Amino acid sequence: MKIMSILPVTVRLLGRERTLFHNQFNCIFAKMSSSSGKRLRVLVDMDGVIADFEGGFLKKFRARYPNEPYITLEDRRGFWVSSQYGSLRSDLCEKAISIWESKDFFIELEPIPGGVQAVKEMAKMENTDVFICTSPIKHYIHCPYEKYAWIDKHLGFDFLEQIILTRDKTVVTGDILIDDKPELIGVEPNPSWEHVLFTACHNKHIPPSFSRRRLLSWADDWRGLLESKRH
Ligand SMILES: Cc1cn([C@H]2C[C@H](O)[C@@H](COP(=O)(O)O)O2)c(=O)[nH]c1=O
Ligand SMILES: [Mg+2]
Repeated sequence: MKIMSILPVTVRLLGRERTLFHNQFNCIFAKMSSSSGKRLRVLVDMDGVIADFEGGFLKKFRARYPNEPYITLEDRRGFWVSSQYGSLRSDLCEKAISIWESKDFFIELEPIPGGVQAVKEMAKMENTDVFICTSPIKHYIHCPYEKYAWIDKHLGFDFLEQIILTRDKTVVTGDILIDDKPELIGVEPNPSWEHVLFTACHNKHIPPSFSRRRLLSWADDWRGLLESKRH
């Protein structure tokens, strides 16, 4: 329920009558719904979940270093591209990093099939708040700006309200975090969200686990996943 009127509303709060303007009312009402568990807060990772980091990396690495060896997406193992390239040959680690530190790397990433549509759809669902929760690289000259620009380009200007840039996702509260990184660690040992592992080329070999659910792609049943969190 949202109050759109500009007229003040009188409510009984903590045993006292108070007159609230519509924006104060909506703010308090949103907090009440959230604490009573009615609203679902979905955190969606960006790289590897809605933006194709791996595909974009490989294309640009091969274009910039045509004579260097590379790792096909089929052969990718482990979250860190830089580590796998470094173990192929030590200087390739720096060369890999140079790709995502370059201007236009993040803004030119292709959307992962179905991701943008799914996020738009879940944002329209009743009692659902969706945030894009993404970690910027520390070489900050292009990346944070381009992440904002990517969201504006693919999800629209209003979605800029929904961005959370953090290198520690454990401190963010939510019901569910859809993320391709197998290990999400940070200062909070018990994050509030359930981590649902989004399948990517680097994690598809990890055996299934009873304790962690997976979303195989955006063609998988993400609606059912959200519903399962509402009960
Ligand atoms: C593979 C890989 C990634 N990164 C950076 C690139 C992104 O900014 C983050 C991943 O963000 P997410 O929110 O966890 O999707 O990590 C990197 O620095 N080195 C790598 O090898
Ligand atoms: Mg990711």
